[in-house]
Amino acid sequence: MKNKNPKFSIIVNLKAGSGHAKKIWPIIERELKRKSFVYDCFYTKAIGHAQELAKEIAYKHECDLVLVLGGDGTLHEVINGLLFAKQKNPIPVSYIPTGSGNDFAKSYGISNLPLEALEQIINCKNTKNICVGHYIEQIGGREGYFINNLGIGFDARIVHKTNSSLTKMGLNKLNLGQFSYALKGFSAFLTQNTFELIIGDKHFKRAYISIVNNVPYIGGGIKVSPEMSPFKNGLELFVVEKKNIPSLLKILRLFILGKIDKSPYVHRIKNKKLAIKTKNSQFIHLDGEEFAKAEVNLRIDTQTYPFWQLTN
Ligand SMILES: Nc1ncnc2c1ncn2[C@@H]1O[C@H](COP(=O)(O)OP(=O)(O)OP(=O)(O)O)[C@@H](O)[C@H]1O
Repeated sequence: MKNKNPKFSIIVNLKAGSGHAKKIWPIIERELKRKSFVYDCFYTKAIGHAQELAKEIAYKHECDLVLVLGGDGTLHEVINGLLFAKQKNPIPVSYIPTGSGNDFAKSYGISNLPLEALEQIINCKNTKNICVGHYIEQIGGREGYFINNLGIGFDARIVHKTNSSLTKMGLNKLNLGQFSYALKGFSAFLTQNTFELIIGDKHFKRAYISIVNNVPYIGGGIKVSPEMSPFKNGLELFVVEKKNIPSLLKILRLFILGKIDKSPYVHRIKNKKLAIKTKNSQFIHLDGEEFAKAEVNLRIDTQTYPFWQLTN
């Protein structure tokens, strides 16, 4: 670190990873004390609280670093809070992944061993800018940022089913979070219908999944956009159409195996700016957090935010 005695503001979601964070935080705190780091710690109390905390930290601007301990959802909220604060000199972010999916950490190259992730922060000497997706939803008038993905249709329905079920917590405790995703995937398959999707001048009449990716992974390590990276300024959108059930099943199999990029039946668009419209109400998620069930008209582009962490 440049500054020998940097001040940390730490945002901790003890609920992340179905309680995994609760086990990891005391280990990190002991290490911070042992190394005599100065820090303030803030515990999240509910959905949306991490965003509020991050905004307040940015407004006060009294620390050198915002350290996030939680999952993708917590990091998503913190980045939103920091970006909405519109700081002149943005406070860099560091991250110790303790969620169930940790897709951002995999994409950035952050160790999944908490003490190693802390070392990546302590040994870092320079900030690295990451690219994040920025959206404006014109019908509901909402705006925000995503670090990993924005999904419409089938996978957002899975998120809805997974997040609203007790199965996720139980299966996460058994380290079977991905199995929970697959289980809910099957149930979403039985209920998801096709929808009309307009992307720029392209019209998809029977869209089934549409995902905008900033990173390669989704759903806890399923590789969907191998060429994406948080260090590249750009997004990749893919659309799966349902022609018939056998072809859809083939595509979904490739999706689950992390080989969807091999399918010639998937439409891909790479760009820094995207315009996406749905013709009817659909489930939508941002970084695995439910956004809405609504008809949407989205304008998407990118922004950057500084990170303070070495990569693996
Ligand atoms: N005190 C709290 N009680 C209940 N929920 C909380 C609390 N603090 C934060 N949350 C919510 O917990 C949810 C899960 O957090 P997060 O996404 O970080 O962990 P995860 O779902 O286990 O990890 P991942 O997204 O990597 O799979 C988020 O929606 C967050 O807003």
